[in-house]
Amino acid sequence: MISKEPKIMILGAGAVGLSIAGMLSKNCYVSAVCRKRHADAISQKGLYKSGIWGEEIIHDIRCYTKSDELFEELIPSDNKKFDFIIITSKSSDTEKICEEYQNLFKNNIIVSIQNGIGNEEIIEKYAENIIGATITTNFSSPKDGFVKVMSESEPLKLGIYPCEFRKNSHNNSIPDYNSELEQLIEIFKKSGINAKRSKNIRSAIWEKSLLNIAVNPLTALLSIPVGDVLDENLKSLITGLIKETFLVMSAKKITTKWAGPEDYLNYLFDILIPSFSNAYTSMYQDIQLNRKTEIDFINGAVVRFGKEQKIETPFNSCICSLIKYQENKVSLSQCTQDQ
Ligand SMILES: NC(=O)C1=CN([C@@H]2O[C@H](COP(=O)(O)OP(=O)(O)OC[C@H]3O[C@@H](n4cnc5c(N)ncnc54)[C@H](OP(=O)(O)O)[C@@H]3O)[C@@H](O)[C@H]2O)C=CC1
Ligand SMILES: CC(C)(CO)C(=O)C(=O)O
Repeated sequence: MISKEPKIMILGAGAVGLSIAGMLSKNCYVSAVCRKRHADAISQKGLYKSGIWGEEIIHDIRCYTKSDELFEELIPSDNKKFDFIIITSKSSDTEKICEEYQNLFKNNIIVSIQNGIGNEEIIEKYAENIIGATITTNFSSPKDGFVKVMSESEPLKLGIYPCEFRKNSHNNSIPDYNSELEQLIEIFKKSGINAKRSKNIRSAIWEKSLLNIAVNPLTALLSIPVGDVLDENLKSLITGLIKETFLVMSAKKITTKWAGPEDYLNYLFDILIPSFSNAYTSMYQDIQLNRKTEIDFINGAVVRFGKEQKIETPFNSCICSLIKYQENKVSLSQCTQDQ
């Protein structure tokens, strides 16, 4: 049973997590684990939010920066248990976040609002009840305690992971949390976030990843907005990336709503990319800010599964190597500066 004022914890709150925290704070008791730079700015001036989710300053988000602070506050009162714990860190931080906050996970529902393939499999090692999600909206955080929400082309999709008919490791059907999922969707909608249920969230996650596989590394490597990948040379590269991914998905029996790669590519080039023309992807932002990217969970996942299924993935392997080169170049120059 969800409390009257739902209690939501957001773990790894940056551009996406703080934007969601800001929206949910209208109807929920929201806490967020974020970096100190954001926590300090928010406690001093509030969270500044601009863009298509509205322009406002939000004062009622409780920010924490370390697990011990949080646990100290939670210890005496059982009634502070969260209704939902939402992870919005980069995929490369999911394991660390789970390790750090696993004491909160017992009997809780953990929601992953992240890009990439494999987050839910990591969370599964720490929690039983998982809601997967896809978000096709563009976010950035130009300053500490400041978020900007730009183009949005699809509703936030949420579903019981891996799908409605879950089984445990003994192949027994296990109880679902349908009503909690429905309530979470209502909470999002009431807070102004367009959300809907997905009956097969595992497939939906692959469907969303196709966009990230196609545009994230190219926009990051070439320092361009999403719309620029419609250049004919880049379109042929994207065609290679997507065709390989469909072969891998088909070997893994992941079905999508598209008949095949050509069908998806028409949608990508004619509808999806134009709807994000001026956006800068999360991987572009990572490379610009000298951060590690999520390549291992995006194109890297295609390469890994391709190896398992004995399917060649030269386009995805090449793009991974280029991103790794870029990441290493940055960390090498940081080491030289430190010396
Ligand atoms: N930005 C976008 O437009 C979109 C992003 N997504 C996906 O959503 C997810 C989040 O992306 P985004 O919000 O852009 O990423 P951000 O990097 O802006 O946010 C994640 C935040 O979590 C922080 N963090 C990581 N580990 C911890 C920890 N242990 N304790 C406290 N804070 C921590 C990071 O800090 P630090 O950087 O210092 O490690 C960072 O501030 C990703 O999977 C991304 O691909 C999906 C759709 C669109
Ligand atoms: C949808 C898109 C392209 C929005 O920015 C995204 O998922 C990302 O940047 O990682």
